[in-house]
Amino acid sequence: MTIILKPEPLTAEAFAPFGEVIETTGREFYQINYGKTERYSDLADLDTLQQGGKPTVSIFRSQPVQFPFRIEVMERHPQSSQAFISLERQAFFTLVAPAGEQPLVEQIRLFRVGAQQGINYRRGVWHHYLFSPAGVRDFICLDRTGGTGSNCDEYHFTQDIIIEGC
Ligand SMILES: NC(=O)N[C@@H](O)C(=O)O
Ligand code: NI
Repeated sequence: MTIILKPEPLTAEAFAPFGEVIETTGREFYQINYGKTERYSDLADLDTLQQGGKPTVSIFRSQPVQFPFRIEVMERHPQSSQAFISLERQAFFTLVAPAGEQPLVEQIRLFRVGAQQGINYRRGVWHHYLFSPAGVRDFICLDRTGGTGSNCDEYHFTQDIIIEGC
């Protein structure tokens, strides 16, 4: 039996069990730079210091996937959060499941991240690796480097789980 995942719109409330939505819509800001800039602060809880780790900024240049796209693996970072923001401000998908020993298929959630949104996975939350829905796309990634211990556990599914398309 094939499991077809249906995307949900991404809201801070719906994503709260998995982390934060990084956006300006509906968020508080304060004026800086002599009134020329609105600063929207503390939009995500960056958790990168476990076991001597430190924060790092990367650019992910992601290749597009072909739809229908089969979900074969999910991963978690037991030692850090991980955030992604589209540099081209294009919509993309995020696939998550609650932290725990393994991702449970019935608990997988697929969200469509809007062009003006980004996401931050809380430490230990299961997610699919980043992919572009169309074209080669660049993303900023904020997560952890250095420190001790491994920081990426994978879980491989046996079921046939697919995303039909954008
Ligand atoms: N492997 C890596 O750095 N990226 C993944 O963790 C991902 O979520 O894309
Ligand atoms: Ni990851």
